[in-house]
Amino acid sequence: MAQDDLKRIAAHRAVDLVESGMVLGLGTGSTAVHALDRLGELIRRGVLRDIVGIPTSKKTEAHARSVGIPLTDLNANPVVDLSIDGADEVDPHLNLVKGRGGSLLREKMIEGASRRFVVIVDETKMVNRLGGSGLAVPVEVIPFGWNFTMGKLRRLFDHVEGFDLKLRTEAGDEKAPSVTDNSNYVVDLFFENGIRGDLEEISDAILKIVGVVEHGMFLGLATSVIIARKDGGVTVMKKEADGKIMAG
Ligand SMILES: O=C(CO)[C@H](O)[C@H](O)COP(=O)(O)O
Repeated sequence: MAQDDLKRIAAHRAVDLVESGMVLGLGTGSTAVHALDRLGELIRRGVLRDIVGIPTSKKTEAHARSVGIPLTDLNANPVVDLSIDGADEVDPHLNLVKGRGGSLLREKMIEGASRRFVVIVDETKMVNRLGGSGLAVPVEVIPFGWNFTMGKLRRLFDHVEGFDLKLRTEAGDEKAPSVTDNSNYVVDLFFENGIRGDLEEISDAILKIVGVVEHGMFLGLATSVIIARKDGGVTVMKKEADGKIMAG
């Protein structure tokens, strides 16, 4: 099965959890788009009523509008019933790396404000250790003194074998920094051997650097992960009330 079909399967399964009257966090990326399309379809058919969505990016805002999802924001709705979003990596504890699309800050605000945060992925996103797939762990930084901030990040991980970092630039233009919806830059961190050590401590250390706005490690935020497998089946990993992870 093609990867995009798997993304659609996971997304549709997540939308099955949506009920009329809910405030939804609307994710960003190629998997989340399938959820937006499905939501729009169910709203148009009258199956779902009184839904409002909070988009995690300008791209998602535009797409949600185009498929007819009514929108609101976190100021009007500080508690979100359910967020649905993709991820770049998911570890066995349901910790995530997100932000390949550069929307990590709004995603973390909205998904962190959610009673339930359902992650939708195909099985290629599952890793034993965050950072382990070779993809970047993004860090959003303010443009002022970005190279200074990047130097601080470099020093923080200097001792880590196989570590590297790079300012994210626009595709096809190495000189143009990629700019987020919040007018910030992104520094991509690469951990050849995955991130080793206490993730909460590493998260705190990154966030302590002045100039850093947020990073793409989403620790303890996901309440379930819907994984579409290559064989066409679906595995759901859920965090129980006691914090244990169950798969089924
Ligand atoms: O975090 C994200 C955007 O900031 C995306 O959810 C993540 O990059 C996954 O994207 P895709 O579904 O296209 O693989």
